[in-house]
Amino acid sequence: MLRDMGCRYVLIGHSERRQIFAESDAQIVQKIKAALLSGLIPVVCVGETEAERAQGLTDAVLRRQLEAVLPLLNLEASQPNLIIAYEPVWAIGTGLSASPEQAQAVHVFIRELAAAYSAQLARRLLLLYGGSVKGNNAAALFDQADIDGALVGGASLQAGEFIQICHAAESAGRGG
Ligand SMILES: O=C(CO)COP(=O)(O)O
Repeated sequence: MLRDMGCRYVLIGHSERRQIFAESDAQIVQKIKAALLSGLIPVVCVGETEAERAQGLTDAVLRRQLEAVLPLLNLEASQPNLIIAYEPVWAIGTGLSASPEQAQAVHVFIRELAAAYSAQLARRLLLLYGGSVKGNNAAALFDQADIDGALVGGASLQAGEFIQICHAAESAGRGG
């Protein structure tokens, strides 16, 4: 259905689905497989809650979420067949973005996890940051070497904000 409507990408594993609908890693894997079979590019969302970060569990949570997903990388292909979006749950819709350094540190961790499957795919894997990205913080986020783009929620509904984010992405040579 999504393909028929002209969609190319599909969000899978958004924290709202994981939390409100209790979607498990196993269900997320099934959805990713279905999307890939339909020719859609999955944008797989991962991220820790505020409590998990406070308990020092960020890496463990991300490792669990990603170890379910990364085996689905197509190791035969030269380009990754999926995109990962790091969305710390505490930053989504709160106005409190992760700092560029916090986000960069997690993105490096994600890339390292992916490198265990394929160094080449890990280098080419698009890693988006999501969580209160705005016109005034996008440029600093895109300055980080491993932040390849943004998953924008609320700010995408405000034309001026969204244009600023697009300009920041363009200046940083990111796809957006
Ligand atoms: O969850 C998000 C996008 O899926 C992020 O939303 P906000 O940019 O409003 O924090």
